[in-house]
Amino acid sequence: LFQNKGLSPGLLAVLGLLIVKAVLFQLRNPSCPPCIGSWIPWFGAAFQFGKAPLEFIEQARSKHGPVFTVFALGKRFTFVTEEEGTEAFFKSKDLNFEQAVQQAVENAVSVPAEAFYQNHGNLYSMMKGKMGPSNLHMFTGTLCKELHEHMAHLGTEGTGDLNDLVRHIMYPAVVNTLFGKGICPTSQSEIKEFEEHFQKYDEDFEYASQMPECFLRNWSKSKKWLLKLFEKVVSDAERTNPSEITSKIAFWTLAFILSYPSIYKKIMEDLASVFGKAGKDNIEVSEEDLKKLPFIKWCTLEAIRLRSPGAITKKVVNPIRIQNFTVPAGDMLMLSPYWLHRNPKYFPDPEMFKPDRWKEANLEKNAFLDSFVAFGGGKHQCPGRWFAIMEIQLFVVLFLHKYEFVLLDAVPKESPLHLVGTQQPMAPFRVQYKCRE
Ligand code: HEM
Repeated sequence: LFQNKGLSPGLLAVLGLLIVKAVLFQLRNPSCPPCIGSWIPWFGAAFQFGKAPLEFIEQARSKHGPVFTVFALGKRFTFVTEEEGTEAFFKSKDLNFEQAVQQAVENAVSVPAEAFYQNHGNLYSMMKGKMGPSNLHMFTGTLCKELHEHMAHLGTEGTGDLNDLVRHIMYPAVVNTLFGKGICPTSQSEIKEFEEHFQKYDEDFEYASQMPECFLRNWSKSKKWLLKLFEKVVSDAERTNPSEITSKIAFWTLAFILSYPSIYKKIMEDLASVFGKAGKDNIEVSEEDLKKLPFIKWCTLEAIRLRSPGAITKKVVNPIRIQNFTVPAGDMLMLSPYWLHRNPKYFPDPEMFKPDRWKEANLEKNAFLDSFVAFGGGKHQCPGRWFAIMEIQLFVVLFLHKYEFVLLDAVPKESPLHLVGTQQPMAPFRVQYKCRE
């Protein structure tokens, strides 16, 4: 087979050895989950997987069952897709979160391993405390003011891609709220440059966090530009890009709301009942006001459910038993919130945008619906989750109160390319907006 491909004898020997190693691995570990690779050693299934990872996961699940391994770029990624795997993913002591993300943090924000392991635990506790539900009121006032200020740049009417409109408002408003004024540039041309770097950084984040920077010149330039800007206040650079992820979810929330007339109508009635007739005046919204608008919160959570991350990861540090399989140490264990949220067993009519399903959740007690894992779970659950939900809810309130919309495109589908972070739209979604009288 190889000779026909005209490969050199040296390369042939290496390839042969790698294949023998892979076969021996499977023979020595008969209880390992089924493994998807290819005849190309090391590279494995990287090509098929990389083409459309989200679709690949679902096809692999229906062909190989609920636990399977994808071998790609010399690494083993074992996916778990049912309850038993989910439970182990969040609770097992044989899995390690820090080891799973350390390399990505180093590639993405240049924090060396030692500093990461030393500071991660403390940083996490600090963020969890500062952004917990009981502290949210400290952000609402500033965020409301910031959102109004940046919304004013849209003027009284115009046309644009909804994703861009949301981003123009949310990026600077959230960065200013979380890190204080002075980080974000203020002139229009500087804001544009800031946004371009931010977008570039985010677009290639998932590739860049997996490979050396020298392959990604533009990404590396944008990363350096951004880090320089942030190092003024962020002594230990964080790996998350909170304003990007929440601005995307805010986009999806609005897109879903605007495309379902009955949902849009109900929201406008709810807004009128709290703030009076919608209009162009800047309303001040408190946390108490947001509590009176649970339906908008349900819409936010439903958008998060439908556009949640393609996969989250843990490193297997000791062999772990899941169903009848033993997942060996060294594997990356992968859980897909995106696909778990599409299992009709947990979410009937899973593809439908149905905010009412959130009626069942005990949100007053800060609990989500069972099997909702968009923010991860267990010890490392996203510490910014309550802030994220509040921020999107607040933005939707202000935006819909101020503007009315005509939709120029159909709601785009999500791209199947993105495994990490929130799903991105496949096409533009243009809207005409106009200030309400
Ligand atoms: C809708 C928006 C968001 C989603 C869907 C989301 C989702 C996630 C997920 C899935 C994780 C990983 C959990 C795990 O692997 O077990 C995570 C971690 C994290 N998130 Fe979020 N997040 C969002 C918004 C935010 C915001 C607004 C902030 C901060 C202001 C934030 C800060 C963090 C941090 C610091 C971590 C790392 C936790 C650690 O190191 O242990 N996130 N998030």
